[in-house]
Amino acid sequence: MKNKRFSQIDASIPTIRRLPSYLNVIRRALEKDLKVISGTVIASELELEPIQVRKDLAVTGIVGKPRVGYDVKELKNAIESFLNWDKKHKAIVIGTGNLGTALIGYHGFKQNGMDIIASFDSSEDKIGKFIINVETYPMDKLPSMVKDESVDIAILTVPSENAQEVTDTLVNAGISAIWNFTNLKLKVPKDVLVLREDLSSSYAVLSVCK
Ligand SMILES: NC(=O)c1ccc[n+]([C@@H]2O[C@H](COP(=O)([O-])OP(=O)(O)OC[C@H]3O[C@@H](n4cnc5c(N)ncnc54)[C@H](O)[C@@H]3O)[C@@H](O)[C@H]2O)c1
Repeated sequence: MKNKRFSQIDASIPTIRRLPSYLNVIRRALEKDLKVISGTVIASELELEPIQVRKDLAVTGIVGKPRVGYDVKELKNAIESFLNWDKKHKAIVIGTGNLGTALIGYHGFKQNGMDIIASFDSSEDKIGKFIINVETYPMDKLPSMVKDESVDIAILTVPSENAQEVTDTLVNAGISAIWNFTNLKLKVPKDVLVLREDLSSSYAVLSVCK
């Protein structure tokens, strides 16, 4: 995986976050054998402003034809290429509890290039077990797996109190990107990218706005 820092990318994070929803609309259009799709149609499906959609799609380098729209296949390829989802990203999951197991079971990641090749846990009961086709290994196997397999992304789903010690192990093994599902702010060197994920922030919006 290219490890560009945010400042080096010619797109805002909100734009990058919206691109997967555009891709879903476009993949559905392809399934229906549509050849072209307009920014307005994408916008209305996602309840966004057409100008926003066109600005977002412009970061992928694709140009739509006025009053016609975008070639659906080209648009799909342009978004996948921009997101680097046309390449394989090797990932590992650390902590095969409720959340780790659910993430391993989600097929959508594979469709978008992420290949979860192994999982790790400190609990003896979990070692050697398979979740779908992903084997759980003991933690002492983690450094060699990261190095030998050139793992791109570590998905961190251990209890928060263990998150920093596991992160230190990952950093020492040479990982460059951590998807942190714990609620701990991890301390990492500058060249390691950490993205924190929190389902509670969506729930908070639901709770306030329902
Ligand atoms: N970001 C979110 O929206 C979100 C949602 C749910 C859970 N979480 C967080 O995800 C984490 C996991 O939640 P869960 O419900 O799956 O917990 P869980 O208890 O079901 O699973 C945790 C797993 O981590 C393993 N583990 C513990 N210490 C370890 C260590 N030092 N090294 C390796 N493995 C270790 C345990 O054996 C267990 O299998 C928690 O930090 C939780 O707060 C975040």
